[in-house]
Amino acid sequence: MRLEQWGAGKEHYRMASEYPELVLGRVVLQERDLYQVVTEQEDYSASVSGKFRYEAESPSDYPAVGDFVLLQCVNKNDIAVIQKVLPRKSVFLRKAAGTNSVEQIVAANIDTVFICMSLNNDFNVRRLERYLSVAWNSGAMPVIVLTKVDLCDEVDAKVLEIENIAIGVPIIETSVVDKDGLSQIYQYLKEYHTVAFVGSSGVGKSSLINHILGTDQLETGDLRNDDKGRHTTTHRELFMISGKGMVIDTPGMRELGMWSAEDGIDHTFLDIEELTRKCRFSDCSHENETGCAVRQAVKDGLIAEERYRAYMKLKAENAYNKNAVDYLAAKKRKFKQIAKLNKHNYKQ
Ligand SMILES: Nc1nc2c(ncn2[C@@H]2O[C@H](COP(=O)(O)OP(=O)(O)OP(=O)(O)O)[C@@H](O)[C@H]2O)c(=O)[nH]1
Ligand SMILES: [Zn+2]
Repeated sequence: MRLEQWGAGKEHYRMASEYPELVLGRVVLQERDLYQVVTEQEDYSASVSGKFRYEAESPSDYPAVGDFVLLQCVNKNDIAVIQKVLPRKSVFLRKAAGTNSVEQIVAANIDTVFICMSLNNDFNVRRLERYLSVAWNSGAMPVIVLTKVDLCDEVDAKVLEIENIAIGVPIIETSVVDKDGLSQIYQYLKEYHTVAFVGSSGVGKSSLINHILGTDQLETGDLRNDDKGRHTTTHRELFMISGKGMVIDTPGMRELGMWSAEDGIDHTFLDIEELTRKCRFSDCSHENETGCAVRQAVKDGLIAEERYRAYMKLKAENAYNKNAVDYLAAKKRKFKQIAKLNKHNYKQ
């Protein structure tokens, strides 16, 4: 089953079966309004239907790379029409350009997200905290990948620093130069599963992706004199790793700046969140109220001042994004209900 290899599961087939006239597919590339969709039989270029456009309430209703969609196909060479986007297992969001709260989907249905940070210039624990929040919020499972071990003399100290803020998150140390830790990445690659790599420019995401794809499909920072091996396959943003699932690599996934991170706070700042329950006032802002357990812990040196500020900053930003996030949470609940319903039906 070709589409199964692309990650389609029972729930997708079940939902698709309700629309026998439509074809199930997965979006592997988006270029403005045009999508590339793989289906069981063919690959199609596709765009959304007029009805879809009319009914869409927000940019996040539109398809994105990684989405499972239902298509109306006529001829292989005609542009197919996307009629529906199936509920998402996970989503990475970004604020739409020029807006404060309207969010669009960067990529969907990612199972595992590798948060990459190099052990030399890029090392920044506060930034990692933000990435972690985004990951928890997306619904994908985070794995921290520390790159360029070969360029760092104090690996252990840095790993320790990260362990303190990334409670329960696996940490992998890698070097594509010495081929260190690469096999550990493979532990998280599984048939039918989709992974993605995020992190600042130059930390080595493309190098890692090329390694797992076993090719030079992506351009890395190296200058090359020949054109061989580059973009030789059809342009895609969702790649198949032979026998090991798929990887999504879009320009949007490579940036983090404007993503929201509401749910993630609880996980990344588990200890601080725990303390807030001990504040005297239930609506404590943790700024200068008397009886604030968080401020007290900072004063006592139990929580670093810097970490406290990172927590407050994230909280302030998230208050801003709350509407969009609530909307998404409602959608997630809906999907869970549908999934439950399907499970139930399936058993009968
Ligand atoms: N020493 C060392 N250099 C590395 C390692 N991994 C990647 N590099 C180098 O770092 C540079 C950037 O690597 P890329 O893989 O292009 O980084 P990227 O994260 O994909 O960057 P963007 O495409 O800008 O997002 C290249 O010159 C790589 O050769 C490593 O483990 N050790
Ligand atoms: Zn407080």
